[in-house]
Amino acid sequence: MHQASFFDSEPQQPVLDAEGGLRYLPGVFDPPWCERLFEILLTHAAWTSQQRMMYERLVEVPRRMASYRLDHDALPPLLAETAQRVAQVLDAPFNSVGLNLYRDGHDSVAPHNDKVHDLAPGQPIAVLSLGATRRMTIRAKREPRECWHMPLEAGSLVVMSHASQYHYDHGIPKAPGVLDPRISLAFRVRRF
Ligand SMILES: O=C(O)CCC(=O)C(=O)O
Ligand SMILES: [Fe+2]
Repeated sequence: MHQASFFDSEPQQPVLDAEGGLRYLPGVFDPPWCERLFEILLTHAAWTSQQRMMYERLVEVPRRMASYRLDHDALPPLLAETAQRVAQVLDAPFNSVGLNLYRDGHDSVAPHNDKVHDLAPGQPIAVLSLGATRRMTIRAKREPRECWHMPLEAGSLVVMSHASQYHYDHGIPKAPGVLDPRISLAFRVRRF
């Protein structure tokens, strides 16, 4: 299995395809912006805990989640501004944001691809990171299952093409040494 790690904060593009593949763009938002947005979301987002069936048992999903349409009236102004900037940087008509709160290194998201059926074909998914740096693991679905581990710094964007969701899984594995929370914001173009 091929492995690659990115320890520096240079832009990276581990996956190439006709729609931009998979890119890591560090430093899109500066630390004060990230800290303000983190505090606002931590305090004011409508965090929910969800449950999933696993091996015939109902288990709690190990993170908190919230989601908003970007035309929602009561969107915190800084979140609306952030969404506009992400849309500008990537030239994509994002209309929804999914928030994830990883309270510490025990929280995670299992390897998955984003559900493509309600997303607009050809439009990217952009994940903004705030708070603690966590590693994203990206793995090809097909043998030899090439794999990348990318530390996602606060203020960075991971941009995944729609097409990449058919061929690669992504996840945030548990990181027991991480004591601080992280919030990610996944901007998407949903076809309603
Ligand atoms: O938190 C992350 O960086 C990834 C989140 C994610 O994969 C999702 O919300 O679908
Ligand atoms: Fe995802």
